[in-house]
Amino acid sequence: MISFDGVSKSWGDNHVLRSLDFQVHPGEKVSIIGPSGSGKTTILRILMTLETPNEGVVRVGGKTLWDVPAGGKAKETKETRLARRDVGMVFQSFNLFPHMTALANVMEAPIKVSKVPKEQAREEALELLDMVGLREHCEKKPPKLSGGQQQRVAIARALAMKPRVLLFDEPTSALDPELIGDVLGVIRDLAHRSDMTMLMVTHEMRFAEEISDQVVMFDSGAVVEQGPPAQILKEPQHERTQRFLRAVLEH
Ligand SMILES: Nc1ncnc2c1ncn2[C@@H]1O[C@H](COP(=O)(O)OP(=O)(O)OP(=O)(O)O)[C@@H](O)[C@H]1O
Repeated sequence: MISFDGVSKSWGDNHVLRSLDFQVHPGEKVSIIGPSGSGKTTILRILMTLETPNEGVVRVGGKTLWDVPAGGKAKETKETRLARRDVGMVFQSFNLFPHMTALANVMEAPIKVSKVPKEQAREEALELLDMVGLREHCEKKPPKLSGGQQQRVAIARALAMKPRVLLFDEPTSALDPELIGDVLGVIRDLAHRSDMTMLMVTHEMRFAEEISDQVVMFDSGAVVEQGPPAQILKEPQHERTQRFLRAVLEH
């Protein structure tokens, strides 16, 4: 469903991704773990076409999102735009439109981008807000909602575009501890019930263990090791993973 083949990304001398090879199968729930600055967010942003690779091929659902030859430049093609439609993302900092109600935030992209009729978009948005437990708050604007509620609206907004691939970038890292549980609950339900492919950058190791089919340990722009959560989190083979997990657990 997702493949990175020989993908590199640099900013000046900062080589963030180094000829990265990485695959996610359809329907898989994959958690990416690794130290700060290792390039995890960059992977998600390349999938969202918010960043371009310097080299390599990225495919989503069999379509080519990026195909950049060595020394070439990334070009957006028609296929890039088609592949991009299959991808949704939930950001660390919610990124809702503050002047619009929760309902309007969720309806916006289906109406503007997918040209869904307004009444249908409203019905679907209300169903999604119901699913994330916020139907009764649908007329509130983001400043009147808690961080956890805003993040649940952001999840509903991403789902409204019916993505085949949903990306989460540390979705609870901006939340107060008491608000984390509700957001993780919504993501857990999605992971268990939906056949969407889910890729999540997280520091919540217990959660990663609970919902993931695969955990990928990432460092310095490359995969260190990858496997089922029981293997990577309980019996990591690489010294780098062992050191990282020790540091996280001590924290
Ligand atoms: N737009 C940008 N311009 C320049 N450097 C960037 C840009 N975006 C990311 N970087 C650099 O790329 C490196 C990897 O960043 P990235 O956010 O992908 O790491 P990360 O593993 O997600 O880290 P964290 O866990 O702290 O979010 C960092 O050194 C960062 O400073």
